[in-house]
Amino acid sequence: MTSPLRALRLRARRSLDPAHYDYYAGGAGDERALGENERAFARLALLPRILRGAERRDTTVALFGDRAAMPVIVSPTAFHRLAHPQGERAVARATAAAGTILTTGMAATTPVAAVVDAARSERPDAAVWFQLYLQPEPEVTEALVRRAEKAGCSALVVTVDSPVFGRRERDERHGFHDLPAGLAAENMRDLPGTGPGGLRAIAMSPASSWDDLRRLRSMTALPVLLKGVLHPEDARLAVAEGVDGLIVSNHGGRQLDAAPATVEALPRIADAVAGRIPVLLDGGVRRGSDAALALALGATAVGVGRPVLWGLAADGEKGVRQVLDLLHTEFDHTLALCGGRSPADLTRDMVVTRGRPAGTGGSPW
Ligand SMILES: Cc1cc2nc3c(=O)[nH]c(=O)nc-3n(C[C@H](O)[C@H](O)[C@H](O)COP(=O)(O)O)c2cc1C
Ligand SMILES: CCCCC(=O)C(=O)O
Repeated sequence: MTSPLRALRLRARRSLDPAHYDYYAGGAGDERALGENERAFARLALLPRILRGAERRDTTVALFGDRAAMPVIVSPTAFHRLAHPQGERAVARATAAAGTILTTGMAATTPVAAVVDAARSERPDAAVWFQLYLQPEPEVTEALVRRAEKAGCSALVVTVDSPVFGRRERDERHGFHDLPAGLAAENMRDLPGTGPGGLRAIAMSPASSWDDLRRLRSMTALPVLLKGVLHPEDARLAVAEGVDGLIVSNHGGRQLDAAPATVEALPRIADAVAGRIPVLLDGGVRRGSDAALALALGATAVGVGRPVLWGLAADGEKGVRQVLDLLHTEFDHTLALCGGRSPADLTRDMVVTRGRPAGTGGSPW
């Protein structure tokens, strides 16, 4: 059986330049983290509860003052105009129409203001978050923050899993290191001291520290999420620092290939945070039931990266809408089958590991 998402990926593969397909699909090193993200979900199972459901479920979640129609949001992915001429605008409209939150990023091929406009043209209260990497020069970081604020973004997502860029062997093989003529990292234009901007203006900052994060937080009143947290001690530090939310992520297996599957890292992070701030997760979510598993293990919401790119490459705005609607329908269906009325009804006691009898001490949770 071919799942609808897999079918879209195969269509996307046919429509994309092979170097661009491999850039989207690939991961670092042997792609262990990439593969494990999906396989780890497949190793988990849900113990449904009975006789306590509702005629209609409420799948909405609240996140930092925004509401999403489902606990599935769009993770930041670079260069959407490689996939489709409408690029980030198409993703913004589809995400707004699906009622959920888009995270656009500093590596977008459409300026953040245009992305927010596209989302709001579809739904006036659509929420867009902005993802950034801390830049070596604080003035550059600050200029990006101002761009996001001015555009109307409602949260900042600081990606902290990329002190250096991952080693992606597919990109090496294709020699894919820059954007084709006509495309640029539009948010990087005309920033202080970065020259004409574009992709090469995006710097990784191996020496950035909690001090730099404090400085960023002092620049803005927007909620700040850290993306790429895997160690429970970092989760504790982040809460102590006053960070507003965490995203458990291994960057879709594109950074540290030795990183664990995100859903396996999640329970310890959730325990460390103990409900004090929302914990999100991304990596390997391909079904509504994957979202349900992550919620049961302590996530407030999950993000999807590649599924959105496959929808975009296969069928533009319509393809992205199809992906998000499918995940919504599947999540609602899973919730109904588990006897849940709302996402809060998915709890850790409902998660077991396949291949081991439940209740025999076999579950790591
Ligand atoms: C092609 C591609 C580009 C990405 N670009 C970014 C980025 O610019 N910033 C970032 O924080 N994460 C980036 N990510 C990581 C995603 O935000 C997310 O963590 C990951 O894709 C989730 O895994 P999934 O693709 O299995 O859903 C990118 C991922 C992909 C596949
Ligand atoms: C400098 C572009 C960053 C894109 C990215 O994060 C990725 O390809 O995973």
